[in-house]
Amino acid sequence: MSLKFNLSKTEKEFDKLKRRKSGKVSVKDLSGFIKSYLNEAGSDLVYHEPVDFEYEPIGFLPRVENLKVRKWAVEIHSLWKSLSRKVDDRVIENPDLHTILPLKYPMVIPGSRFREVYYWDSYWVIRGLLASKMYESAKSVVYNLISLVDEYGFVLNGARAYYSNRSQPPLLSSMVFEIYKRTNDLSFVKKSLPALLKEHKFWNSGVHEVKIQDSEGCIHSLSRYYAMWNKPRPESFTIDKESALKLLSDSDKQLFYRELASTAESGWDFSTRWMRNQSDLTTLATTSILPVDLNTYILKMELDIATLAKTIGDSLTAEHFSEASEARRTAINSIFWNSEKGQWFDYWLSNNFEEVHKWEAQGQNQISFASNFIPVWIELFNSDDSKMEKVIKSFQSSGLLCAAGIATSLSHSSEQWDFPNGWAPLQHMIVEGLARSGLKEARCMAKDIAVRWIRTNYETYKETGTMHEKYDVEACGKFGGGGEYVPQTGFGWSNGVVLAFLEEFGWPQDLEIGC
Ligand SMILES: OC[C@H]1O[C@H](O[C@H]2O[C@H](CO)[C@@H](O)[C@H](O)[C@H]2O)[C@H](O)[C@@H](O)[C@@H]1O
Repeated sequence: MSLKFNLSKTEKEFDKLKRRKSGKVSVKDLSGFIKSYLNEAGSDLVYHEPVDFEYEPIGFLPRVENLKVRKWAVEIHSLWKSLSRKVDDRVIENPDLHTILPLKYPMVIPGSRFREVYYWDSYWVIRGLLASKMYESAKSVVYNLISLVDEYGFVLNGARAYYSNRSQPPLLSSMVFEIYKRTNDLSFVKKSLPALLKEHKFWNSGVHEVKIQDSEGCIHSLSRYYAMWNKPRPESFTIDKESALKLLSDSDKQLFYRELASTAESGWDFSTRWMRNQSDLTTLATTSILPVDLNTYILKMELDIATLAKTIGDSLTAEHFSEASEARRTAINSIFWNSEKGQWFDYWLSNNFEEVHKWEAQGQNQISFASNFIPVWIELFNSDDSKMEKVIKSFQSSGLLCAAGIATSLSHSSEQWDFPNGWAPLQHMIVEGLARSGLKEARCMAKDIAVRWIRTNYETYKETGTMHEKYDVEACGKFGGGGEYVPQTGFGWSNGVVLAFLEEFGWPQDLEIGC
């Protein structure tokens, strides 16, 4: 909610409210205060008609022949209109009254409670916009994120002042790369490259950088999530305070708050993946983990920067980043890859204080998580047939592949990034990687998972009239749950992934869409 008057006047009026003995304010008085001094939530963004929206653009999903599916795809495509926003002029004129950041370009929000731009969501929003032929809208999303890098040195978790203490999975280079592939717009690449270089530095220096020596004595540099914050997350303040109640000392509470915010930086908030004890959230240890997926995204960032720099004739940068990608590939192979199990495992640091950590076999977390398979997204890995044969076998027996898609984990923790939830971004990266593999078996598997995912999205849409943030993959036609907020609808990345899958695999006339 934004302020109607400046902060000091608002605080003064708040302090004047009548307090009971306990120090509490009555609900009536508090409601009155909110009405008088705060604007309605969401009023700082206004609807925006995308300049490049057409009801059914030329060349839209040419391989979708089935009429039911086509009609549904057109409906999803038209959701871009309802999710398009622009920051209200009043925010630009008076930014101090608002937590929303004064972004200049039109944007696409995920939906429901998420009424601001989110970083990693934007990658799948863009994939959908590209399938919808909305190239200008896709570029606007990137220009906003670049402006955050210019201002803060990194892309924020989301475009709110209270997100300025952390980032999210870094996919800006992937966004630029996909847009360039479709538009060949060199001036767009030239404008974007400096921000990509700056972002690379953010993830490879200071608290995010970790040095680790492998079993053969080679020292590698990898990255971790680490929020610059040790207080409750402002957007979930009371929840975090309650979660911390059982911790006694202030310093333990602060450490826990940092772990909560760092887990939000990972995009997987929350999951047993980051917990020492799977049934106790206060054992979150995200800053002590080298995550497979984060380092895969950074490897992709390095490969993307090398290619993009080359296209604009900057051979020095291209050479530097292709060397950096080679070093990270070696590091991923030696720290995360487990040849016997055919998976890449997160690496748990034995303590958080050493300058150079020493790799130990027991540091690999061998529990099944969808993130153990994210490296297949990268050509460097999916083009290696002998590795992929192992990975496919391992994936098939992992238990993660379910009736309606890939489960996030096998743990029934009631956290939202655990079983039985399946998330659109994870389906997309694994499916796209399998589809690009040279192995026929991997390509068939990719299509099979995409069909399951599209069906469950369709069936749930028909049932509830909306697209969901996450789905329950145990059975077709169920949306997901768990976690600290009620399930959200709208929904940016789910729409993007359905459109991207339909673009890649099509949908023949005679293939049944229902569950
Ligand atoms: O408000 C609680 C948390 O909500 C966000 O996280 C979830 O939604 C995001 C938007 O779709 C998504 O990017 C993230 O992966 C989800 O877990 C937010 O990103 C968190 O920082 C926030 O604390």
